[in-house]
Amino acid sequence: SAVFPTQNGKVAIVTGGTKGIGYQTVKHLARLGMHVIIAGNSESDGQEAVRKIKEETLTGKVTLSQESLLMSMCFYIIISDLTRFVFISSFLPVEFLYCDLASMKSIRQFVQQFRAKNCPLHVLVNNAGVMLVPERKTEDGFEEHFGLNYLGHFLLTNLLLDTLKQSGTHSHNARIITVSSATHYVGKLHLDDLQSRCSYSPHGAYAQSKLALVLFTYRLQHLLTANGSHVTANVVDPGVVNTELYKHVFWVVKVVKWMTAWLFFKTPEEGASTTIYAAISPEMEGAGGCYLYNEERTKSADVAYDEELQRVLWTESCKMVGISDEPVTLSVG
Ligand SMILES: NC(=O)c1ccc[n+]([C@@H]2O[C@H](COP(=O)([O-])OP(=O)(O)OC[C@H]3O[C@@H](n4cnc5c(N)ncnc54)[C@H](O)[C@@H]3O)[C@@H](O)[C@H]2O)c1
Repeated sequence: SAVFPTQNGKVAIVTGGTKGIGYQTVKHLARLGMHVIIAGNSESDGQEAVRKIKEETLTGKVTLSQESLLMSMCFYIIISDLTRFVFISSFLPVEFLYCDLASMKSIRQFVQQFRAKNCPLHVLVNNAGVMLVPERKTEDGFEEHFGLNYLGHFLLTNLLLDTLKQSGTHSHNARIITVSSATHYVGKLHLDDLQSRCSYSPHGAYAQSKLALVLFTYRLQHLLTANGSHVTANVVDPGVVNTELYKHVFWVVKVVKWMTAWLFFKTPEEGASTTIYAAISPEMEGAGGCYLYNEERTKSADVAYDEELQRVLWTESCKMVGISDEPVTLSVG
């Protein structure tokens, strides 16, 4: 995988960083020196992820030290690896902060807690998601895919926008990366029934939420550019990745997945590569409004480029989450 510059002094938030693609994203960014805040809805999973990242980072270094020991028997290397060992275990900058994306109240509390830290924000990764869940509602009464995958991230991003604007500079834009899916290509946005009340299909609801995220990213980039902000917004498709996201699929599919994963599925680490690329690669500096797959820009569904649809969805979303339609356009970054 690509080698990226160190990220000391930078701060990132990764939603759903406790498992799968998000976990690997957090691990990679933290190893490059970024201070990463995992936003998740399970305190125990969060603490476990933090512990594991520290441990795995440590193990990697110890293995290296054993190899070095065998190869050179050099005292200096032992000392320097030991120092690194102690340094990594105590200072690896990863932490967990509770945020249930299925609750607008929880998102607002998370942002308050984050703001209380008085730290900048250089990278926001909107990664968390659920797929093919049975028909059910979030705390605020939204259909779960739409409410959690899309509206949750819509609100979170808007509430963090001022901090992102203050943290980005002309040569180092703050970056918003949103994880969508190839499923968005078959998605339909039902403006008259965004909550799938007339007819519910788990596939349809998931695809709609992922299409909404693409429309959101393009509109957001449009507003950021109009505002002259040093913030970019891009959307990524991680590919087909072997994670727990598939826990709600039909059991036959689970069996087929189990048998063929090694052949057809990316590992979570591979699945995280495009997110990481969008978050820190020098090539993506200043580039916004892109749809990325396999670390390359590609075209999203045609309907996602419909500016009127982007605008209407944005306005409707502001009403649904209870924010003014103006924060992006009015405050200067
Ligand atoms: N796995 C794939 O093949 C695939 C393909 C395309 C897109 N994606 C997208 O990638 C993203 C990551 O998925 P993954 O495959 O790593 O799945 P995963 O199930 O391993 O991870 C999902 C993460 O979201 C978190 N999450 C779920 N509900 C939450 C809530 N209410 N509040 C906060 N966090 C919550 C989970 O705790 C977990 O950390 C998702 O947006 C998914 O739609 C995955």
